[in-house]
Amino acid sequence: MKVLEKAPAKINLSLDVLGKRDDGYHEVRMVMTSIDLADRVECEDLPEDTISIRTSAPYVPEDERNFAYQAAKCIKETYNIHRGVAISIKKNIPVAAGLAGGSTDAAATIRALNRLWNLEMTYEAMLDIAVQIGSDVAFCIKGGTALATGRGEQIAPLPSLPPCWVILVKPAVSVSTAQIYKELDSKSADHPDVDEMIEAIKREDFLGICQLLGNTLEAVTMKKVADIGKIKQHMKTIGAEGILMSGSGPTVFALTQHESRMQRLINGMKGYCSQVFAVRLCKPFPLLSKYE
Ligand SMILES: C[C@](O)(CO)[C@H](O)COP(=O)(O)OP(=O)(O)OC[C@H]1O[C@@H](n2ccc(N)nc2=O)[C@H](O)[C@@H]1O
Ligand SMILES: Nc1ncnc2c1ncn2[C@@H]1O[C@H](COP(=O)(O)OP(=O)(O)OP(=O)(O)O)[C@@H](O)[C@H]1O
Repeated sequence: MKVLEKAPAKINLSLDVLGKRDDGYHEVRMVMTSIDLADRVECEDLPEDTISIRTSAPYVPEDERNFAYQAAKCIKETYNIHRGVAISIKKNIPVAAGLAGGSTDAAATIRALNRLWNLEMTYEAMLDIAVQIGSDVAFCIKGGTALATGRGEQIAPLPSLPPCWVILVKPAVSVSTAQIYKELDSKSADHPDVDEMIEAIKREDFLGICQLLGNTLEAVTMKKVADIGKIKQHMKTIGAEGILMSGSGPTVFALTQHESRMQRLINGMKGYCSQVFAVRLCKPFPLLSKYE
């Protein structure tokens, strides 16, 4: 048997870093939302008790370093499963881009194996696996719009954003999330108003959401990748209601509700960068109503 799961990317609308914790991670408060730029994860039964990984993109590991492999291994061990699986990942999300590409593949693998192996996992059981793989994996289990706290693994759902276009521009460099957190001095950094962002989302106030976009990590990555500042400036000149770097970067996104602006942004930015996308938002997965 074979099951297919869509694996959407995320953007961070508000990302505040409160400080460093004793376990080496940083305490965060962030509002995230899923976007319709997605990988496709296919899981198929194998006759022998092994995990195999194939991806469509170069430079993505096809062994135990792949987050989808780690999710499958963790499920096999937790549920004492002696079956094999072939995982095939069609990558559409740019790699090491601040869009949670690897994390969403791991989350999709958890949802897929739950179906393939009839595990009847609750949402909480999926989160227990997710937190062992990475901080962003928990959000990606359900997706939609949510507040993430702790190291990013504590998820509280929020209402969907008003409909809009998300235009993404990925500079031709990749950054290491660990390195960006390491270089951050959270005391002297800018801190966005996460609570006001939540209120704007609840009011369905699109322009308020755009004005409140903020990311504590942006200044750190911007110092290393000069293109980010140039892309932001160029997008501003073309015109968008809101512009921000996602996660640890270097992808920059713009939000607009006007189709004409979306078209102008795509055309203008394509002359500037090779990886440009315009996508809609993605609704949360309707998870597990059968078991909860
Ligand atoms: C930047 C974000 O993408 C925003 O959503 C996340 O905070 C990062 O989430 P992630 O990529 O899933 O991160 P993980 O794989 O858990 O951690 C990678 C590395 O980033 C650093 N890290 C990550 C999350 C966090 N709250 N504090 C950290 O300091 C740690 O050095 C960690 O070793
Ligand atoms: N399925 C996967 N897809 C992409 N990268 C993966 C995957 N599994 C492991 N990796 C590794 O993870 C690294 C980070 O890639 P990823 O695309 O997840 O970064 P990111 O979008 O910046 O993550 P985040 O936004 O969660 O910080 C890559 O360099 C790659 O070696």
